Amino acid sequence: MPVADQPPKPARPRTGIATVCLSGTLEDKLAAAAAAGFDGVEIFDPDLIAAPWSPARVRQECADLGLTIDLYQPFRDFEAVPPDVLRANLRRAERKFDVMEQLGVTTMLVCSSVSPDAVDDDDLAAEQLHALASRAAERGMRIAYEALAWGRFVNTYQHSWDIVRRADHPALGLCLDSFHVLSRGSDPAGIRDIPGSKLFFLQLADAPRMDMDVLQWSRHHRLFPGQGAFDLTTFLDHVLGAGYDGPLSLEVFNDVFRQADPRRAAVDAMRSLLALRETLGPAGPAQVREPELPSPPDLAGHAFVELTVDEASGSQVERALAAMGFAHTGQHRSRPVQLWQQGTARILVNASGRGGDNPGVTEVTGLAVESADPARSARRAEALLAPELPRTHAANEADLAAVAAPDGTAVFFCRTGADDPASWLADFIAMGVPRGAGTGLTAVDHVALTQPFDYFDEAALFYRSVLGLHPETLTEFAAPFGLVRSRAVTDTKRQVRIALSVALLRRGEWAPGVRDPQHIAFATDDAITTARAMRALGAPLLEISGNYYDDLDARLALDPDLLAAMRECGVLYDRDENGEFLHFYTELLGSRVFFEVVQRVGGYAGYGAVNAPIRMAAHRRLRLARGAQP
Ligand SMILES: O=C(O)c1ccc(O)c(O)c1
Ligand SMILES: [Mg+2]
Repeated sequence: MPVADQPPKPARPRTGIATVCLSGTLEDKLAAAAAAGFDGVEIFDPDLIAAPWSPARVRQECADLGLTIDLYQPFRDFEAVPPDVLRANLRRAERKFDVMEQLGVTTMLVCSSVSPDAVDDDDLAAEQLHALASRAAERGMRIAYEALAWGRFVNTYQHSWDIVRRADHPALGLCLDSFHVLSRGSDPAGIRDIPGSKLFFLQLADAPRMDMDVLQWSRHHRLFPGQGAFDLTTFLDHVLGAGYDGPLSLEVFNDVFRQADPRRAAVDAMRSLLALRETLGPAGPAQVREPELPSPPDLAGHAFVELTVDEASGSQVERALAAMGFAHTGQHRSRPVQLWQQGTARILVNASGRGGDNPGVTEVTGLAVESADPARSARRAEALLAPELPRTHAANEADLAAVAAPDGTAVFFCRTGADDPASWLADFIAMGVPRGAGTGLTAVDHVALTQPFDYFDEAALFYRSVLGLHPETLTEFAAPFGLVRSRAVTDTKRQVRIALSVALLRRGEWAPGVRDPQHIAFATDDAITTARAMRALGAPLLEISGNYYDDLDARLALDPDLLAAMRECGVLYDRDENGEFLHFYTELLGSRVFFEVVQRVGGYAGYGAVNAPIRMAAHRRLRLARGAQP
């Protein structure tokens, strides 16, 4: 078919990022945005002022990087002022138009005034914005007016639209910023009634729900879409539904991102936009509906978890697994890796760890999920910019696709037992040992990974988007060595669960807790019976303080026999409106890993977070008893 006859390929909305999102100087920011694949940038005025490059040079550098400059921002405190202030403001604007001319950018963001000079007069604001837009139009430019959530008189999108409508100038339109709209609880549905041609620019930001001053919230806690609590899918649906056809541009002020490696933050940002575009429902315009990401295949549980140990910790881990009723069923054909199994719970013990001066390393280094289509899972991961790990398999071994999560954990996509390249079990030579009766463990319930402080939000979005999981509620609790935040992600059938946690503040010097602990939780149908069986086999179970059981009794008045059994076995308890949770832990095995056993009764879907401080205190007591330094 001749090219001219082909239906036009619908253009996807372009992607953009404000330079203020990223750490470094303008040079670092632009390089990072381009490397992550953004189409354009918003140049933040202070970033340009501090840059050694002239605006013309910035324009050239952007062009060389393949980036367009979509917005110059912000121009502050312009409207509704006395005549002398207006004169000064117009002069200031003309000088910025000079800069924009050299940059080759045509849209300037004017945010609503916070100035003590401003008065509460919409007609005056409209008249002065009209004057500004006329000056802009003379230079082939336009003004996008944004209501800051803390604007002195104008702080809702409805109010900014009302003024723009009154001003009635073709070079004056709106900039919508999801943070300002959603932080104030405004209903974004009204955006649909604004003509798309008047929506000059769109800035996207998420944020955690917080009850605090909106300016502080905005300047310190914004997040990339999907990392917070805002419903950006609905918001964006309304904006696109109104006919907006400009870029989807991220504007995120965040204390952690401001000091993170900008290349890494830009990839995180791009992943958030790709994942957001995927969530747009069939109501969205046709060009957005076309799938750009391979859909996430169904997951059927954890295939295996890989633990890396060294010479000092290896035998400790093996003894613990044996005493927990696991059987050492396989040995890898070419690598120093053992397979331990009970039910469908499979642990690979990889002896290639190197403790160096600190022997006793234990670390969760791999996480494998059962995917209905491992190849598609890998393609999706790649499309979401997950770093692919080199495949180091021998010719007769499974060719497992793997990507690296932000904390370095390898994520594998498998089809265990299938006649498929993604079946990995055949890589293990059967040990020929009879599988014992076990202790009642049926599967891996969840894997809990403490994240490095700087990567928590990135990791949650990574696991969620790459694996197609859903975020569960965010919990925070006071632990002995600081506040801990925890968020789990899971599939709709709750067969794959990954619990991520992080210290709420970067750890200080007084840091006696285990550094970034990790644990693997196994499921049982009867925690008490399993605990007794493990005890009998000599498993290193964690003892829990008697105070805990006195408090449980006081709070919940549990059946005395059950309480006595829990006290005897070190089993902890939680319940909610859906069901009950009984769980217990092992001691720490090596540097940072321990095991947990959980029994879910009814529809309990949590992780017993209320009991985490008890567990941490018990681990600490044990380490002190063994002579660890504080
Ligand atoms: O925090 C601010 O001042 C600020 C500036 C420009 C914006 O677009 C914005 O949303 C906030
Ligand atoms: Mg904004």
